[in-house]
Amino acid sequence: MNTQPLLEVRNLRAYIGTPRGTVRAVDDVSLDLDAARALGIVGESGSGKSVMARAIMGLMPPRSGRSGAVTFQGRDLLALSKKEKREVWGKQIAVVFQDPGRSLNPVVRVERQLTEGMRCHLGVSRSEARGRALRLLEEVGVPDPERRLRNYPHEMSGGMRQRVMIAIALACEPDLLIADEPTTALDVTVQRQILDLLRRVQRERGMSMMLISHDLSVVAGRTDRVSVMYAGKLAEVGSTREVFEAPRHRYTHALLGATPTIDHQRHAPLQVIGGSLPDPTDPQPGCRFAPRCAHSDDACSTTGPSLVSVGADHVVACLNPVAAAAPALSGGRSDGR
Ligand SMILES: Nc1ncnc2c1ncn2[C@@H]1O[C@H](COP(=O)(O)OP(=O)(O)OP(=O)(O)O)[C@@H](O)[C@H]1O
Repeated sequence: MNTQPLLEVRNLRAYIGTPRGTVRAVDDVSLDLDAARALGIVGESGSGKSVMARAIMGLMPPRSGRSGAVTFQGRDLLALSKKEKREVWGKQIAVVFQDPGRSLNPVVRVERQLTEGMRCHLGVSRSEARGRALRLLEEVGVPDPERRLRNYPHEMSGGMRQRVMIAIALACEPDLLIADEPTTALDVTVQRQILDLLRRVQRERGMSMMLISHDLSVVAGRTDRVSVMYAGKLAEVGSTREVFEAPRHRYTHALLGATPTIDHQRHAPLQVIGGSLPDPTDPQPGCRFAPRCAHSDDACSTTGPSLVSVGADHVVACLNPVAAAAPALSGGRSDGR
């Protein structure tokens, strides 16, 4: 049996040059994503989730640098030729971004946007591509797909446009879908529908998915594993159920306490995580969460914690972790500091 993960990220660093200094957006991150599994990436805004996804994709901003290894199905993604990139991206790996308004071409009808990739990557005829497009729109819950194929993006609601984006992403039957805040621009009910749709399709197709969100409730119940990022580093990684039910990192604990819609704590008072992310151009030694952590001690300010195993599929980078069975109700500072 092949036990190699579908996607392997090793010691990924992504630094961006700015007038203020070098932003260490991603600082030595390693993670695995297995075939047919969904991995959530969570963390506050600015913790490095999007830059990490973009570094994996090779989409780095100007004046930036990247190091480490990213392997997909055994191939080094960071060393692909232009031709290989075209084969991998869009076909084997597809991406859904936050804003379908910007990702869709406003002057091209849905039919062409949906069939172009299939014709190019799968080599199917125009009529075969059209038939597939209709089935895809049905699969993602777009009513009256015949009519939708003739639409321009502005003729559809935001939710419909995002469904079309997902259909486009799925068109070439990718092995991996990367969804970066795929529903942030949508209202809450539509958000839930689209997220549930992504999880359903991921399972039905046996596809892998990386679901990125600042909102823990987005990945809860929709991913098998979760990686919690803080200030460019991984704080905690494990099975989603275990991390959410028994978080061990003080940051995860605090983040859960600050998240309103996780079922098991719906009635608990919300906790604010006081303070803000550290300056990404000037990381201090020690744990990057220490200045905001109510449980930090001198060692936390001097020693950068490594990820250590605390369960069968659960690692945590915290010198004073939450006790194994503590409920996830509070953590971090709530006094505004
Ligand atoms: N193009 C850029 N130029 C300079 N700095 C950037 C750029 N893109 C991101 N950064 C910085 O990199 C760090 C990580 O940003 P990133 O967008 O990855 O965070 P995030 O966790 O995805 O946040 P969000 O949830 O808001 O998307 C932040 O300090 C951000 O300001």
